[in-house]
Amino acid sequence: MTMHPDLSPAGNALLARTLAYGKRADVAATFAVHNPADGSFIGDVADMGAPETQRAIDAAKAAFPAWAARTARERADILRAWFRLILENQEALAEILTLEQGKPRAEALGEIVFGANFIEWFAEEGKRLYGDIVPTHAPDKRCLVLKQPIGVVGAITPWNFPSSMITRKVSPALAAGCTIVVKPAEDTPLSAIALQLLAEEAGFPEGVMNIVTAKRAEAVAGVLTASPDVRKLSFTGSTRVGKILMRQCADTVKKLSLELGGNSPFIVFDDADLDAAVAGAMATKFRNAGQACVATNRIYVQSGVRAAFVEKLRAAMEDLPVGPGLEADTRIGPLINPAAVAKVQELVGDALGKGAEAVLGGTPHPRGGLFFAPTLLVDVRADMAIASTEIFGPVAAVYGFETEAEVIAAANDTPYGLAAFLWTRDIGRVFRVGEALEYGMVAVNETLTSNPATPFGGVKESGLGREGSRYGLEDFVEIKYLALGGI
Ligand SMILES: NC(=O)c1ccc[n+]([C@@H]2O[C@H](COP(=O)([O-])OP(=O)(O)OC[C@H]3O[C@@H](n4cnc5c(N)ncnc54)[C@H](O)[C@@H]3O)[C@@H](O)[C@H]2O)c1
Ligand SMILES: O=C[C@H](O)CS(=O)(=O)O
Repeated sequence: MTMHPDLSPAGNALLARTLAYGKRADVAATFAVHNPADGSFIGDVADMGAPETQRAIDAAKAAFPAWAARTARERADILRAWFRLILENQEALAEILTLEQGKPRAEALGEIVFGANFIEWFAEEGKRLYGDIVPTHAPDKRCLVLKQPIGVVGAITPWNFPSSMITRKVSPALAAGCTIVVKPAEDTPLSAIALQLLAEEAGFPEGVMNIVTAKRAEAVAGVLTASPDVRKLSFTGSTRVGKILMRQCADTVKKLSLELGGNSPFIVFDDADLDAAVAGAMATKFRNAGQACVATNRIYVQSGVRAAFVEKLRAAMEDLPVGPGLEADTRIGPLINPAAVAKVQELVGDALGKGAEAVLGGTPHPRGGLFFAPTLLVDVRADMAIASTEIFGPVAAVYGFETEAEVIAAANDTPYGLAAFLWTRDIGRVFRVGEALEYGMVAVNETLTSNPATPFGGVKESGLGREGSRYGLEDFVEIKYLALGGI
């Protein structure tokens, strides 16, 4: 394999191992992976379909009894070995992630470590998967509640966080005693393959974790959703696809975890710390070039501070370096594909056509390709498509408001309910607005630094269940009531 000029020796070494590992002697078909920064070819990976998916399910089913029978500590020891290997290879893993997904290398490194921390946390939490002894209702009876692993889990993950969205599912599943089959996104399979390679090195028994790479998702998903051996489906992706999978899982009544789309409001009141709010807007809007489920999508600024906020935000955005993620000073990488660029351009065009004003940007970046210029729109209104669509691009859209009641109604006027951001120093307002917002997560004067110990997830059409926290572990167990008589 030719050495990639932008990768370190360690990055090239791991990429070579990953590409070799990603080819399967028993799978002739392959599909190509490209670098979104310049469209260049990175390598080929196995293009699997229904037969390989069924083989993966069979392997997971065969491995389940022995894996579930291990003690939580034994499972934790293996998970911790995986955690250590990921950290030892974090720089190389980050380079591979940036190469296939495009985000700035520093963000990719942050994602690798963030994702690894779920493994460490759930390795420990698996030891605290307590059941209950219920006070008996009769002297000769005893009531026990057991928590048992669900069994074989199917997982389907997105391209925007191609490493951490896998570890955020795999680690609680395996800590609980489940086994898993993961289908990563076709744009970013290398991060998944690299994780599997390190899992094997860490001592994962055969069949405990199975990666199925495919150019077309439907064939793999069709087998995962139809199989009676797959007892749970954990999906992270768009609400559109989440609904498809929900329907497909109905025939086998699978447990579901759905981490879906968002339309995050970012609300700034007159009493907010404006500099902190602007820094928060920069962090939540431009991470991964805006390609995050919890990315700020609508910025509501109360009238008394709107002009000052817009000027501060414009100044902060003005010199955001746009370029390939492996270039040291890049802050905004490419979008994932041409369709993403077209969608962002269409949303901006619709807003401008209906009266919004572009204070900054508003067009694809002069670099061309998949780069879009950081854009600041003002005078945005609810009747514009950008208000009801997940932008997934580096576009900050600013709306005005006057009162609490008005902004709560506007913020909630969406089928989504993942994350919301609230900037105020009025403690009464924190509770009035925070409790009224219909979202799974509300960050107050904060940028929602998601972490393994807290529940991540949405309400309404942003999903079902939670990832991270003890709630995330409980999503991988079944409750069994053991009723003992004749005592
Ligand atoms: N809530 C969260 O935690 C979270 C995290 C990351 C991304 N997301 C959401 O994911 C979306 C972006 O990711 P994406 O573009 O990869 O989403 P997507 O729904 O297009 O794809 C997600 C995964 O589903 C697969 N897929 C696509 N069509 C399918 C089908 N018909 N049947 C089965 N599988 C199918 C894809 O191959 C991919 O692996 C955004 O909406 C974003 O908000 C949510
Ligand atoms: O895209 C959605 C991810 O879940 C973002 S985060 O890394 O969990 O904040």
